[in-house]
Amino acid sequence: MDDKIIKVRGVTVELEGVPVLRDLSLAVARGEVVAVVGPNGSGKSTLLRSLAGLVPVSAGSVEVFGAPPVDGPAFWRRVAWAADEPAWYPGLTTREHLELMRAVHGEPRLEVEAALELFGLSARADAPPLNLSTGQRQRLALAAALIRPSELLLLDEPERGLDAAFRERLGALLAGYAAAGGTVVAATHDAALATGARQVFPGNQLTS
Ligand SMILES: Nc1ncnc2c1ncn2[C@@H]1O[C@H](COP(=O)(O)OP(=O)(O)OP(=O)(O)O)[C@@H](O)[C@H]1O
Repeated sequence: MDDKIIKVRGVTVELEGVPVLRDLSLAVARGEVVAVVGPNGSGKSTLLRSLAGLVPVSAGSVEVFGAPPVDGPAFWRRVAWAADEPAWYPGLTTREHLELMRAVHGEPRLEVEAALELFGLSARADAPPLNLSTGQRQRLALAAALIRPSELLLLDEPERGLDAAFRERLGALLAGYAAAGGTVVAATHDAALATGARQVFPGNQLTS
């Protein structure tokens, strides 16, 4: 059985006429944690966006779950995404944001109170997200991505704003997600997160 849920073959992506990814190939199996690494501007976010069907490829092909990714509800029901800070609902508390995710997605991976505890947000559960610290807001964004069911987690610099202790916990959370059959692709500058994962360098084509 072919267990590759991501297949990128000879992909070139041009932005404003400039090739950002060149002839990139990558295959990712179910249950893998892949760290997309490299310097600023090397195409990490662009690779993630191409996996989500958010940027067109000018050559080659991308398949996720056996078909080209399409930025639509069927795709996003299977894929959780955490990249730039999301827009928060000003009238809802931190807890209510997680309750919303739980209500709309069904079959949550975590109960809301357990997620608040796991992400270190219990003490601030009644505060609106805009009254949280930067790192607390990033924890909430990650909690929102991880509370809902998904098969693939696409993360762009999930370590952004997190303290050292929580970065370590994040590594364990992602490993747990993969051990339960999920697949993670995370662009990261965090050495520890990358060390625990299979590393892919979009700028150097050192992929498999
Ligand atoms: N919308 C855009 N239009 C044109 N060029 C872009 C656009 N977005 C990104 N780029 C350029 O594409 C290249 C790759 O950007 P990308 O964001 O993928 O890099 P990155 O590896 O994720 O960087 P960082 O580590 O800084 O997040 C950069 O040179 C960037 O300036």
